[in-house]
Amino acid sequence: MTVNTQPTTETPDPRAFGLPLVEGGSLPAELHSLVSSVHDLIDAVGNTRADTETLAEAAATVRGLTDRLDVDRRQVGTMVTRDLGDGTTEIGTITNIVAGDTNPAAPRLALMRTPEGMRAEVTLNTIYQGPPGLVHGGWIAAMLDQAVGSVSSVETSPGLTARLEIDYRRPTPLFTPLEITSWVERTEGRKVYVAGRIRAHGQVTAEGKALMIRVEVPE
Ligand SMILES: CCCCCCCCCCCCCCCC(=O)SCCNC(=O)CCNC(=O)[C@H](O)C(C)(C)COP(=O)(O)OP(=O)(O)OC[C@H]1O[C@@H](n2cnc3c(N)ncnc32)[C@H](O)[C@@H]1OP(=O)(O)O
Repeated sequence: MTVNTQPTTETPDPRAFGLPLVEGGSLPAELHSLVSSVHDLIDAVGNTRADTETLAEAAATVRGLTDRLDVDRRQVGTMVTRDLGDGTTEIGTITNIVAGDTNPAAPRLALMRTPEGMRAEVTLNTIYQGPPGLVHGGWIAAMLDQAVGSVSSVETSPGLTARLEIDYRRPTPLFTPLEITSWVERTEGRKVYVAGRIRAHGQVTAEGKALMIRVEVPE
């Protein structure tokens, strides 16, 4: 249940801090397609048993592509707007490792707003593997950090994680739809106490509790 004891404050405009802000909807379809293709490439590279000639050829091709793309880089800290499915938007870094639109290593956790907080569904492949067939524990923490950070940001105002505690209840499987939920438990001034959960097949595999500290924005 969400119990906010402090009023929601407005999200600061990143441009006031010298950070570029990109409209999520303005990113070209070709960029989304490239990110998705490279995401698949990472998985293919991680699992290939191709012969050495194919590997050498692929390495040269990828190096060539890197040189072509790495000519005009975005500023570090570039932010992007993301639609939360209820008419509201959130702002996050464009290469965020969990949810970034342009990060091919991210599973692009698409958190949506619900009456209780936030919710996402994601299915992970071996890029995120820790134990055989299972999601890496650090990655579980990263997804929960994102989910609780996001709900705290959206329901109060942006902040940083000061403390994150994870209980791993059951192994979290790869290649299985995972449901991730997060909510605000209570707010005390700048301190926002948040929680989240991961479920597979309806069973809780991990739970997290965190303390977010809202960033103070100078007047
Ligand atoms: C510009 C536009 C932006 C838009 C932007 C949108 C972004 C929206 C993204 C959302 C999604 C991101 C999700 C990923 C979230 C991360 O990954 S954040 C990255 C990981 N975290 C960090 O790097 C934080 C590192 N730590 C720090 O920078 C500082 O310790 C903190 C957290 C800012 C706090 O420092 P501080 O502001 O000086 O505050 P401080 O006075 O120390 O503490 C405040 C209160 O919290 C308590 N506290 C602090 N730490 C702790 C602790 N570990 N345990 C217990 N209590 C604590 C203090 O005791 C104090 O309590 P009171 O005395 O007020 O009762």
